[in-house]
Amino acid sequence: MTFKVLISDPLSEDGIKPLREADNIQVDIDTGLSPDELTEKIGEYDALLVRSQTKVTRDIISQASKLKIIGRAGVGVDNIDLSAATEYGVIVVNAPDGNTNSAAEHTVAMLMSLARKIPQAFLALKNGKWDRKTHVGVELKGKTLGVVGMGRIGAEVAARAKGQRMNVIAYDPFLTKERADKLGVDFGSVEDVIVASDFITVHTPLIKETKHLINKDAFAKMKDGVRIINCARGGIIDEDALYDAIKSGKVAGAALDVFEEEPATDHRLLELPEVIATPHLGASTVEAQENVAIDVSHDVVRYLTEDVAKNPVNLPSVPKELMNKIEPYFHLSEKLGTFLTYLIPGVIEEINISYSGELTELEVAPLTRNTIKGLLKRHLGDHVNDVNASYLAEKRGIQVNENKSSTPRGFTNLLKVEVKTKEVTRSIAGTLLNGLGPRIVQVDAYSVDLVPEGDLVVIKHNDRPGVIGKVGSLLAERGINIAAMQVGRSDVGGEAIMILTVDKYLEDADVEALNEFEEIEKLTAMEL
Ligand SMILES: NC(=O)c1ccc[n+]([C@@H]2O[C@H](COP(=O)([O-])OP(=O)(O)OC[C@H]3O[C@@H](n4cnc5c(N)ncnc54)[C@H](O)[C@@H]3O)[C@@H](O)[C@H]2O)c1
Ligand SMILES: O=C(O)[C@H](O)COP(=O)(O)O
Repeated sequence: MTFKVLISDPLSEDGIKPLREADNIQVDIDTGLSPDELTEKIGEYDALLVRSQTKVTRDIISQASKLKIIGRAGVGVDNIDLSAATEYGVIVVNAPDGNTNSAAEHTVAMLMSLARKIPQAFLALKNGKWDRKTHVGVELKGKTLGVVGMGRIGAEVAARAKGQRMNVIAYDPFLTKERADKLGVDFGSVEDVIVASDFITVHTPLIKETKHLINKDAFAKMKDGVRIINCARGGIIDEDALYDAIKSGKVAGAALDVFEEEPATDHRLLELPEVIATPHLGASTVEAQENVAIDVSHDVVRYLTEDVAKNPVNLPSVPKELMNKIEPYFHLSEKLGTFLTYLIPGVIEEINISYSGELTELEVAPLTRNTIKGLLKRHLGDHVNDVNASYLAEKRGIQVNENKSSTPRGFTNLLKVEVKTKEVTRSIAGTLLNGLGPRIVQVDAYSVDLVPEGDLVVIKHNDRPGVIGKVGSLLAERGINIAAMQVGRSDVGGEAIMILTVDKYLEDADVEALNEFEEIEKLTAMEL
């Protein structure tokens, strides 16, 4: 099978080598597509690779019937509709580390250019003006830099600012005193930062909480003559409020690499002499572009061929060590879910998944997602996957509970799934037998030993002599071979269960014929 990958923004040719070198991947590069053109084209592709230009909207994702993965060669994913991607089962991966250094260096370049008015002086000189009066700057040494957002880039900028003998004060919801001490920075609230700083640089993602984080009220609290830098995302700073604050003289200057609307060629902020700007160049170095393209290309290859990704954005990442431990349970967890779908009539209201034995020592969320996938896929179709399984369950109002409990005797690990509808509660449990693989060991109250594979027939019947023989003979008459048989009963002459593994899926006519036997209470044919 060949996977088709579309690259719709300019990426480093060296960086996409992992895609070019993969045997089963065809790479198409088509940059500058309009939204309509991309919507029309996307249906052919298994993967889409973008930077920040391509807006991957819900409309586009909804037309992407084959799309499995969107790779963002960079950090910010605000150009991708993550909810839509999750809903449609499309994993989004980014390259969080590859451009940190370049973005931090660009921020420092902007900080120094802003302080010394280098772009303004250069422009004047280009226009033939030798003007040494207008372009008097300020020193950085001894000034305070406020860093809002001390993640990868914020922390790198802070370290470099200290090299310029600046004091640094930072705010980040995850910045602890210990980490601040280690980084050699002061820390406080956003307000503390904006009140204390001579220069303020923002390094948060653009999310609901950070939209217009630096607004009119914030500018009012700042020092007179403060200077602002935004090399993160347009929209973190309210551009109208910034314009007014510059016009009023509150803000002495601003250095902007990013804008609320890009491209921003015709922006009133660009008319102000106090504003210097670059066209979103923070990550535009040979090194960063190669790094991010390599990282994201590797993830696309990995996901398309092995179903694992290192940097997922809309799915928690599973460390390799954990993956190695839980991978053998994947087959079992999905099959337990699928098995149960055949047993339950009506609408699932609650799913209880309990893990025992060695499973209690592991992070089992990936197995829970996989079990839910097994429970939903038969009815909702193949688009159900690990990315959207939990979302789809939640959307249907299904309550999912995960718990860990002590192991029943005889099993080193046990995974039990119980499903409740308004009418019934059914359960099933399975284990991974050392060297023998997955086994179903319990169906409701009955102990069994069953390989969760192939065509099965589950028969609830009354425990009377001859039933097993009758079923066996009827199937033999119809040319259906029984490969394995499990029987269990509550008590002698009471309710009993028979599970057959057969070589051929039972047709409706076979089921009807078996149902003629009065001892049979319920018969379910299933395909695992
Ligand atoms: N200009 C460019 O070309 C360029 C290049 C790379 C990254 N970026 C942008 O830079 C930003 C930071 O990237 P990063 O790699 O450092 O990300 P990161 O995830 O490592 O850091 C972001 C930090 O922001 C913090 N944060 C979240 N909400 C906050 C809030 N309300 N107040 C303060 N801090 C908050 C987070 O806790 C996190 O520590 C992103 O917006 C990214 O898209 C821009
Ligand atoms: O979030 C990022 O990684 C940067 O904004 C880089 O964006 P770009 O890939 O469009 O340069």
